[in-house]
Amino acid sequence: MTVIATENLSKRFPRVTALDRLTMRITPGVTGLVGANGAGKSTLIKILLGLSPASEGTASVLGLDVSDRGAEIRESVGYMPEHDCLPPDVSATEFVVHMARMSGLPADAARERTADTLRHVGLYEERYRPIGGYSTGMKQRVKLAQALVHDPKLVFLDEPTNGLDPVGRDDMLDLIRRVHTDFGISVLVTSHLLGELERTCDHVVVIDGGKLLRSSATADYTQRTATLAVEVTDTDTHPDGTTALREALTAAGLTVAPAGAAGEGLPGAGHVLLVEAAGSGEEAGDAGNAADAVYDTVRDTVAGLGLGLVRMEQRRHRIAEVFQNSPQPGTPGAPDTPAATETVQKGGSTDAA
Ligand SMILES: Nc1ncnc2c1ncn2[C@@H]1O[C@H](COP(=O)(O)OP(=O)(O)OP(=O)(O)O)[C@@H](O)[C@H]1O
Repeated sequence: MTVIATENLSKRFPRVTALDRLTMRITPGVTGLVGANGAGKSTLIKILLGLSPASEGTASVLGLDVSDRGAEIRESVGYMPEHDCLPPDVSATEFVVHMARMSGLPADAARERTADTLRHVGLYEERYRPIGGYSTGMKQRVKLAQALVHDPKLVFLDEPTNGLDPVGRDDMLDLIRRVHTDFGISVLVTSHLLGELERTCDHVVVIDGGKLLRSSATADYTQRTATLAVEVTDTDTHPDGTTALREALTAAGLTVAPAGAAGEGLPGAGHVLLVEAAGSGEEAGDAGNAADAVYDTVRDTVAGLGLGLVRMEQRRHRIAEVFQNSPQPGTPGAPDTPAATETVQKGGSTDAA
């Protein structure tokens, strides 16, 4: 089943081409739309809502053509805009009830759905306070609640983590995941940070300068690598267990490197060694077989040194690495230009910071 489909979709403004022959297909679930500022994400959402006409090409949302079924699309789709657009003098309850009524819900149902939705986004206690006094995180939740209140089949969330601190961002990403798991609502969420979509989305679409760089399942970006991440404890005999293991594994003929920058995202990366499995293969299966002998050597070496083994696991790629290390040949608009590569790296490095 297709939720969103575009075919050669372009949007040209007098001075800039915001979308350039974008062809993609999105299925139910949580989909991330990632690109640097100005990549064309908000423009795409406005076209998909039927609010802005495309210059050429076609698009459909829930099987409805955006060029002439905009009103029907907006009945079934919720939209959380990027920019702050909330009236400061009314409470979350008043505002969300109003939006529910605008979507056609009768008064009683609007009040009931508002209470449920505000509870779901974690704003129940503060629901009668004026929005003007809310924190950024609370305002983002009000925007999310108004997008959900009419029980849509699909929601477009434009940069919902903007302006949030790391904890607020994690909370928002969890909430977004639950919009799909708890209510079965499909989600299209935009971000300029590649990394944050990795654990939230089933599928990630990357655009740059209005062009499609790649559209794949998250699992395809984060395939297992032919590298084992190994972490050990220190002991009285070996106060620096990591160094002792590194020397012993190197002596045993294995290629070992400290995790360093490549270990970003691994808890305790400073103590993690990356051990290459011989005969690396791109396929997870090949890499798995090749790793078996290395697993045995690592296990025996750790046991021989008397160290405790904290972790031994096959590393997975992070989405940002896919773009930094290996342009996808044959991918439409593959990042073979410096500008394209830089844009996606920018997303990755911002996230790492
Ligand atoms: N109404 C408009 N008139 C002229 N140019 C526009 C208009 N709307 C968007 N653009 C341009 O189109 C390009 C894509 O903008 P868009 O807002 O879609 O990007 P984005 O990926 O959503 O970035 P951001 O997160 O910064 O909003 C930008 O160069 C922008 O300046």
